[in-house]
Amino acid sequence: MRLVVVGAAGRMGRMLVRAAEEDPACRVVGAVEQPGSLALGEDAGLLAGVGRLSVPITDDPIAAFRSADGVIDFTAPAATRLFAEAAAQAGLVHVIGTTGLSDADLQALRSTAARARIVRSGNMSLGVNLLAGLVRKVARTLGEDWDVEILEMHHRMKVDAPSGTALLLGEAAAEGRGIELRERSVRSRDGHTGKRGAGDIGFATLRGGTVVGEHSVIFAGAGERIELAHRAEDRAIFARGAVKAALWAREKPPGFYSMADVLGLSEL
Ligand SMILES: NC(=O)C1=CN([C@@H]2O[C@H](COP(=O)(O)OP(=O)(O)OC[C@H]3O[C@@H](n4cnc5c(N)ncnc54)[C@H](OP(=O)(O)O)[C@@H]3O)[C@@H](O)[C@H]2O)C=CC1
Ligand SMILES: O=C(O)C1=N[C@H](C(=O)O)C[C@H](O)C1
Repeated sequence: MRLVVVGAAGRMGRMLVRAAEEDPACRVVGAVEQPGSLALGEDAGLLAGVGRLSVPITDDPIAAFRSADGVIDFTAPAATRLFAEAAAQAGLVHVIGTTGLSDADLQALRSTAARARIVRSGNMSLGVNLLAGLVRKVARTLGEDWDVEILEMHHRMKVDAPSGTALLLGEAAAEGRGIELRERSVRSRDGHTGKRGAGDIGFATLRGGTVVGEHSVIFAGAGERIELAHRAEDRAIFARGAVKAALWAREKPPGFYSMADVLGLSEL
């Protein structure tokens, strides 16, 4: 499968170039950064540490998409919306790892997916998607007297909060309880907040150092507590998941797919 990596000079972009090149079924044929990037003209393979690929980083996605089958996109929300339209017009599979997407962004992506194959997930790792299934089950089993709190920690360079993974886990807990996350989520607490609302799903965010990504879902009952956790140790887990998603979606009709669909975990 011929792949373009957008945001190819970023932390994830470099991992994605490496993961795609390490998969015998894939080949990186394009690498994109935005105009003004210091990485323009550099070889994507050299930058990713996999040797020269003769794929110079360009700021012209339309040209890069012309000779590709799929695009992998871990960039920023505004960029992802533009890439979604361009990928749909070029008939490419679009794998989206970008987080911090607003409801309007997600709505726009869903409508593009009526005519394009899009796989989107706040976390492309097997471990987190399995964890989400477990969270859904535990939330379904326990009543509202078990308070759900989601704690996450990431590196100091992360720009969005709560993380896409924390929101994915929150959605799983809400689905398990049969409620809408948007109506029950508490994203921050400060000052005289009053008591915790029964049935709320709370989020807490830590940022610092070089932490790749850590998430805990805490079910706090009267006199006991259950904690389900995932610790990412290497960004390669996200990159390998994204490449797997691209290959999977190649055989699918247009639709807005999740990583749980790719991994066969949707029924969990
Ligand atoms: N779903 C998942 O499994 C995972 C998701 N992520 C998410 O992926 C995203 C990227 O993370 P990370 O790699 O750490 O961030 P980085 O900032 O290191 O990388 C993002 C890259 O995208 C580039 N970019 C931004 N806008 C454009 C544009 N219009 N055209 C081309 N390139 C563009 C940036 O360039 P510039 O520096 O010039 O802005 C940068 O090189 C985040 O949203 C993060 O949360 C991360 C890990 C796993
Ligand atoms: O920005 C990151 O680094 C990560 N972002 C994703 C998120 O927002 O959950 C996934 C992973 O935890 C790393």
